[in-house]
Amino acid sequence: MSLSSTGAVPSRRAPRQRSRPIRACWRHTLASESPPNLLELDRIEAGYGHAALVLRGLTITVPRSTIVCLVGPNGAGKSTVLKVASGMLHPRGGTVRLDGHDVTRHGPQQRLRAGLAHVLQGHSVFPEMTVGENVRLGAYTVPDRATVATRVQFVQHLFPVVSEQWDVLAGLLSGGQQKQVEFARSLMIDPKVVLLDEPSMGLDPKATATVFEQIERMRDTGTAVLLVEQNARRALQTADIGCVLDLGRVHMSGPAPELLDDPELSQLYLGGHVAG
Ligand SMILES: Nc1ncnc2c1ncn2[C@@H]1O[C@H](COP(=O)(O)OP(=O)(O)OP(=O)(O)O)[C@@H](O)[C@H]1O
Repeated sequence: MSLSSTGAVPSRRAPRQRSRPIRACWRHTLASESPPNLLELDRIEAGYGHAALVLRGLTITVPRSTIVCLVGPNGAGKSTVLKVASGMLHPRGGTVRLDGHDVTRHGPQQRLRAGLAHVLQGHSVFPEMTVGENVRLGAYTVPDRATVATRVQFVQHLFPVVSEQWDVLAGLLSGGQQKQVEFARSLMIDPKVVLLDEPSMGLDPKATATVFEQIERMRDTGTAVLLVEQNARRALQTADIGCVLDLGRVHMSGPAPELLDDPELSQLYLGGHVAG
């Protein structure tokens, strides 16, 4: 598949080596009934207050079981895309669709209930609460105790550190471990889409590697992941599809391995070293 400069993400991704699929029983209906693109941002125009537009007709789609990574220079609008997707910032034009439904005018709470989780930049665990209490907080909108118990088992299986440290105060965990607690908490609503804003920020290389492995595991459960990451080269090594943003538009998109191998893109956006 070749790179696209149209702004639309190609619907199929290049084959990638994946870990063994991890499926939870409640996800079977999701996989069979949902449209292929779980998140669609269609010709989005957005900005802050009365200032000039930051996003200028941006189109991005995130299929099921796919990691889409946004890269680009500082100020290109990457975090703004996540804010529009999560409902924190309402666009001035364009449409946001979640699992085929128009949610453009819905706020963050409505989108959360509809299956969109947003893991924010930095650390958002409650340090004085245990890992288990933090994770269970993610299910506060889920009334059925049996469902919560099933999801707890699922995230404990997916993130071993969460299981091992269940009764430990979250504030005592390392940065990388806390990030995995945040991932586990986000999965407690059984999201269709997870937005990840700079998940490796402040982590050492080993913790970063673990966090990216866990993002792949989330993807392998069927979740659509939209990722913003400063560490563009590392993120593209994990992602299925890359989108290069510049001046509020998708400058180029395509299978992440092809973006990594493109000498011009590498020079402009990835620090000049072509992956070898
Ligand atoms: N809350 C805000 N109020 C006003 N302007 C903002 C706000 N947040 C971001 N901007 C502006 O929007 C533009 C895009 O910012 P954004 O944070 O989306 O870019 P980015 O690509 O994520 O950048 P970086 O890689 O530096 O995080 C910038 O010009 C920024 O100054």
